[in-house]
Amino acid sequence: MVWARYLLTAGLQSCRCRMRYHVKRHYGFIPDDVKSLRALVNPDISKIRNIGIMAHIDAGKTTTTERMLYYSGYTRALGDVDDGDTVTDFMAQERERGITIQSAAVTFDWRSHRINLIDTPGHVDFTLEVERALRVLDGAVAVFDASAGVEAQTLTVWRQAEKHHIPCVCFLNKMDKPAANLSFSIESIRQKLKANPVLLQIPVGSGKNFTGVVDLLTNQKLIWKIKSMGDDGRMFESKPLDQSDEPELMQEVNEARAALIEQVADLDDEFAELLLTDFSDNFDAVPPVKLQEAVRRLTLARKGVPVLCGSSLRNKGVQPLLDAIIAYLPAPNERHHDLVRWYKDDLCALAFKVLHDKQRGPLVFLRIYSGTLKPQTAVHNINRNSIERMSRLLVPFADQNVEIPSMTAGNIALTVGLKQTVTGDTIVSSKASAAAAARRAHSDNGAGEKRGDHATVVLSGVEVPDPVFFCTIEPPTMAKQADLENALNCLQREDPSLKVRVDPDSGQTVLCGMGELHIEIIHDRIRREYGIETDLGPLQVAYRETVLHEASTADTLDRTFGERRHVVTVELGVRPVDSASGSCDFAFTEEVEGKLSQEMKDAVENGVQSSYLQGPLLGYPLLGVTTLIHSVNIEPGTSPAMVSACVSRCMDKALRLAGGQVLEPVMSLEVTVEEEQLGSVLGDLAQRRGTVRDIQSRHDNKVLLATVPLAEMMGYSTILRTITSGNATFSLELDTYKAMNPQDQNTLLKRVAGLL
Ligand SMILES: Nc1nc2c(ncn2[C@@H]2O[C@H](COP(=O)(O)OP(=O)(O)OP(=O)(O)O)[C@@H](O)[C@H]2O)c(=O)[nH]1
Repeated sequence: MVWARYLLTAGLQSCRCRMRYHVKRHYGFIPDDVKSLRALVNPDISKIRNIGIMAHIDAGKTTTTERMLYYSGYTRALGDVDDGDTVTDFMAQERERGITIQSAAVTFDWRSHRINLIDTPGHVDFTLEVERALRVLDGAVAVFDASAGVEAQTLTVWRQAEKHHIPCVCFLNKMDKPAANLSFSIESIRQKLKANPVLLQIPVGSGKNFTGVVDLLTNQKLIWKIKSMGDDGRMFESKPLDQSDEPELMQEVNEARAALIEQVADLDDEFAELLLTDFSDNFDAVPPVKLQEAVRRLTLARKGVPVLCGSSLRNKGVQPLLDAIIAYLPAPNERHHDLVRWYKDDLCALAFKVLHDKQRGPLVFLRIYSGTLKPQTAVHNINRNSIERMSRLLVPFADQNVEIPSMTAGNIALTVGLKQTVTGDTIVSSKASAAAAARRAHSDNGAGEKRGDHATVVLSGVEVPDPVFFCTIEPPTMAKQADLENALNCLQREDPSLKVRVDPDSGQTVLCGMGELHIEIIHDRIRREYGIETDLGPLQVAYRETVLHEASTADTLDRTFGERRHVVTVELGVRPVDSASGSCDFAFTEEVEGKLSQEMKDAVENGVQSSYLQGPLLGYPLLGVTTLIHSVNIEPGTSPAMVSACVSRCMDKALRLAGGQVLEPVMSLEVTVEEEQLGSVLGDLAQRRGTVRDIQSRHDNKVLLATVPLAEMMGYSTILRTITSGNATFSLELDTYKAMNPQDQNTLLKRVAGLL
């Protein structure tokens, strides 16, 4: 239901959205609001926490972040997603739609620790944003709706966190909801995430009467006595559990504490030894600090995940969550970032996000792994092989930033002046320091291995998946074309999953994106941020093409331009290879390889690659084709451009002879639905050429795993909402490209030709 409502929200139709249009507050943030400028100077690395908050849509990430900022003293008023005035959701669409689109980095302090927090979006269209954020984090807080437990998107994000070995703390939010269920949520963490939940708190009261928690480490009862609607929860009572407390609660706490001690002893040998040697008479007497240290070790080793509970909206339980971030999640120097040791004290940083600011130009978020970053200095971008000058250095505070004189390893900084850097680039102090790091890497890896090269000293970038949807975009008048191009250039640097190309036949600009919502948001941003009203063509599926048979052919190009005659003859063959592997390749016969100069080999390759970009059937890029160049005869005076042109023409001929086949993107679909509605979901799927892979049970729900062609999935969220009364959630990701059957392919070809 949450999922469906979210997508509805994207269509600007929900009441939440409508409400947002009426909110007109000023969100200015002046440095005065910062608790203390002293807090901005570089903290000790052991006191830094680079943390992400991840969750399913609507679990309460943004509300929780706002509470954290408020309790840490960095904001003076509580932001509310339902009123559209949160600090982290600063982009206009986010305020109106109530969703988090871009990861905004926020820096604040809590109990003398620096927390750099990155709010990550939950929608599958923005997976790349999540991935980018995760790579620069040292720890994460997973927020759950305690009435829903683990939901579809949490699973995806959790898997991503696992991939990057990120220690996590779980926060069961929304404990004030009547349906909130602690044991169900814990069980779903165990079952669905295959994680080992370590329960650290017991809720006091339930539903509307949820008033606080008992901390199982200290046996302290933390109670928020909210007296009025406007009570901000800043003050809460903390006292030890005693005989005046309800016997049921006492018993529940005693049992849970004993279970916790047992669980931790099972997972941590050091703690088990301590218990058996010093506390064998009474395990319960173990000091809280020892228990806390053991839980920290478990968390860092990812043997267990601490679980806390609360209600961010009702201002309960957020301060203990902040304490847990400091207590259990790692400092940057407790994580192993492999490449960084080769840089020693030299600067090494990763650009993980680019934003465009009208006044200041590109703003680049950097995670500093080693060394110190200073403004007004030149830095070397290894990926672009360029020197760039950084003019200013800022601490990021959502859309407001505070200037600082330097920043050290472990921190997240925002820089002004890096004009060429794009997401995923590695920034170091100079070319010489990159070379020194390469030498260290080389000697570390032994002389036999050729490892001390460019690849070794570059922090690995974010993999950008292939866009699956595209549509044309047109400015209102030709006079606005240049403005549109500029807007699209800026947006592409910010968002590597957005691709823009020009259709060679129609000359139209084409947007390629990750999903319907992705393209809609881009469209909206062009209107709002760049003031250009554009028209989008219908959303289309990004097909691919391949060939059916082997075919060989030859071609000769003979042209005279001015005084110069260009003559070239090419003979080549194409054949299909396993298209599942995706890429297309090419090779020369040994004879041609030995005969051609490097310049002419490059020219031949250009010709082949340009043909791979446009298949003969519908002009989609090719997959699964290999080309062998049998012979190339070039007369003296012929230019490389003419060689490329001849190869390209010959390739087109060969590809046509080899017979074209359209490949369509097939998605893997996961739908979580109540058992009674499974039948209607299956029925609908059958009409969409879907193939069911498995149906699993998860508690009272059924989880349907299927593959389905993307072309059949347009507007699926609305249909699913209708047939399940909003009770289903789904996730969709690219599985593979599959050959269309002749009948479907014919229908597609006719439709494209305008015959249907
Ligand atoms: N009952 C209850 N509602 C909550 C609580 N926390 C958040 N909400 C509500 O849940 C909805 C979603 O909250 P958000 O904070 O926007 O959730 P999010 O996870 O940031 O959502 P996205 O940014 O869209 O991914 C809002 O209507 C909140 O008011 C809570 O503790 N209890």
